[in-house]
Amino acid sequence: MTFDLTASLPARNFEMSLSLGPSETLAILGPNGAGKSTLLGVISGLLRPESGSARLGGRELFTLDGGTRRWSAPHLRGTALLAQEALLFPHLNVLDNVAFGPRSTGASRTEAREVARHWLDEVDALALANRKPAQLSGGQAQRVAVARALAAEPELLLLDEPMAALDIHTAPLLRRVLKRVLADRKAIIVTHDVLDAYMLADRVIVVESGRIVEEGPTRQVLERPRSHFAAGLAGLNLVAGTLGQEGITTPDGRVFAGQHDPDWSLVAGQAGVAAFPPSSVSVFLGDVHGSPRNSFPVTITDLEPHGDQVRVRASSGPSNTLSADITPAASADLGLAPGMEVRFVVKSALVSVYPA
Ligand SMILES: Nc1ncnc2c1ncn2[C@@H]1O[C@H](COP(=O)(O)OP(=O)(O)OP(=O)(O)O)[C@@H](O)[C@H]1O
Repeated sequence: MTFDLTASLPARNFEMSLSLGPSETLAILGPNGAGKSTLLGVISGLLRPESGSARLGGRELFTLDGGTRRWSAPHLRGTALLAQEALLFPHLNVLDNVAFGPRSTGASRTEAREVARHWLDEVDALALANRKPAQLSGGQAQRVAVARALAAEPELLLLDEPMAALDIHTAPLLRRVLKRVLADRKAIIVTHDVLDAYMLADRVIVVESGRIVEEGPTRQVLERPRSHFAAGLAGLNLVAGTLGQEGITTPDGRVFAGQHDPDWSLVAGQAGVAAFPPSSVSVFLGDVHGSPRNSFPVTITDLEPHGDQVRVRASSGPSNTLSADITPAASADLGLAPGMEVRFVVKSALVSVYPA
């Protein structure tokens, strides 16, 4: 049972194709306005793309190609969408909120409540069965919303930042519940949180400007990011260029030495990236001309506390921001301030180089 989608919606500059295997959970990451909610809207049937097609197992969700215009209504798709807010029916108690789906597909009241109890138990919320939604905390309401979504037995569960409205103490419990219930089902989760991706997703897709810019197994994308967005999430600096024996050569001719897998055979001239943590970068004042290895002239854009360090953010070109973590004492000694031109020097032992 797989899920396949191709859809284009030019009014939102949206064009994506993706597939999902049985029991696979996919995380969608990307900046604001990248098209993540649009994707969920298209799959769930709330938004109609201009062209494309989608199938979920044996079911056709839509076919909008050439003269063929077939569109199936949201409630016939076998998908369930879980939003940031739980959106429970305020006048029904928790049990009947969850029983609503089975009831509307023909189950008797007793059967529907039985199903509801089962799913409430699955999300550790059976004890809340008689409460009204107004008597639930945000995290409890979200768990009930998960039970309600699952009670409809969707083939594909869609989650739009389910943890976004929860505080940091409540999110871990919902995350554990989701880990359990997503383990053997197909799901797509939109998130801004690397932890969600690590814990819940088998695979990650990074979207920017309505397009997929990077995809792969979660660990690979977050540990060896190829897009600036994924690198930012993973807390790594990223420099793009072409691969050579020593490392990366940037478009402006700087050589950036680093480590690469010994078993990887180099194709010179191939596009590649160098990734390195802010802790591997030192900051120096002075001559920003000349170009010794792994040394970048940069302009500081901002300074902020980061744990017990100071994070120095700087631009090294029109669209590349790099970060260095240094001690507060070093920052004070150097007299760092936004607008200053300094040199970032990176230890090559801590730079990973790999194909883009
Ligand atoms: N109701 C709407 N009408 C027209 N355009 C919209 C509408 N909602 C979103 N858009 C546009 O569609 C594009 C994709 O937006 P979308 O909401 O899917 O992004 P997103 O990745 O979910 O962002 P966020 O992380 O902020 O929720 C953006 O350019 C946005 O401005």
